[in-house]
Amino acid sequence: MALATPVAVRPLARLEVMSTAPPPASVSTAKRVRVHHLREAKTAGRRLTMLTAYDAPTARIFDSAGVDMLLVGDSMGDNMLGHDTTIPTTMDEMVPAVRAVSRAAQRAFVVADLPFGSYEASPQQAHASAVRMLKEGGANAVKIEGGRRIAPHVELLTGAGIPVVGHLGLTPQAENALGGKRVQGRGEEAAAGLLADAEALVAAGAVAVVLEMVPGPLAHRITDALPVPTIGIGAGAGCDGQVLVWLDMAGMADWSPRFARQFGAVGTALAQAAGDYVAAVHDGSFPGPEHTYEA
Ligand SMILES: Nc1nc(=O)c2c([nH]1)NC[C@@H]1CN(c3ccc(C(=O)N[C@@H](CCC(=O)O)C(=O)O)cc3)CN21
Ligand SMILES: CC(C)C(=O)C(=O)O
Ligand SMILES: [Mg+2]
Repeated sequence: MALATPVAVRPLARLEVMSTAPPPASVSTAKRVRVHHLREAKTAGRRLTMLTAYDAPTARIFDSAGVDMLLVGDSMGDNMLGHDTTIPTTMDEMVPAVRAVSRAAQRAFVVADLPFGSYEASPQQAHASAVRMLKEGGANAVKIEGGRRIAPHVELLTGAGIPVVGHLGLTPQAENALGGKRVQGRGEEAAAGLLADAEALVAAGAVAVVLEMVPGPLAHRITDALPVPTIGIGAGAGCDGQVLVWLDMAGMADWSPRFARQFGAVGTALAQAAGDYVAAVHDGSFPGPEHTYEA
């Protein structure tokens, strides 16, 4: 019996790797924001918006609200799956979430994060993972963390027809190497390094670059230097767009970083609704006659 677990896990994992199910016919990408719209927005000075989404109902709401880009972030690991960080998030967890968001997105550009361990080893590994995100997940682009070191990966994906969004500054998958979740690019040497990273990503074909926890003036400087949009999170108002984890934006997270603003109190509203439901069942007021079928 002790052997049962590994034996049961292996065939399942193999099946999932081999699955190349196409997105269902109900996904229409005809009205979606496209890569050239991102560059046009920058040129026109129109600020871009991005929110994370990990499922169809939230993706539908954000899409209808006019959010330009939906990011199926590896932050699903710490925000939805109960982990402490993004590091445990797997491809097999990401792909169904990307499919769900993609089914719901009418207009928004869908970006799928490549999780830790799914791309770093080689451009070929990045390609295999990115293909799953587009082919099975229906994503429009993938996002990968890192600078000059992953420029060859970005170049291969771009050449294969896979738009890539870069991610610089605090790259949470590297928190063990960075020594924590802290501001990146302070000091002239670090700032020059980040700028060189951003330029290398763009030269390799990146269609946009996320800047996370970078000092405002540096994010502004990088934004001015790049022909493609920067999307800031904790990087100030000098970026071309902004991204937040939706639970932070909506007041649904149990903790949020300092750079986030709560635009709603969804957690409080949900707790209230659940409490009202429990009370109504206990006191017999739910279900009422209108919720009950006749004989
Ligand atoms: N809910 C949520 N929001 C996010 O913005 C987010 C995630 N999850 N998960 C993935 C990454 C991780 N991020 C994080 C996580 C922690 C800090 C943090 O500890 N910030 C502290 C200290 C900052 C400092 O050292 O200066 C803060 O108070 O903001 C910041 C960004 C950003 N991303
Ligand atoms: C915080 C954003 C940029 C992200 O990478 C994620 O949500 O995973
Ligand atoms: Mg991420």
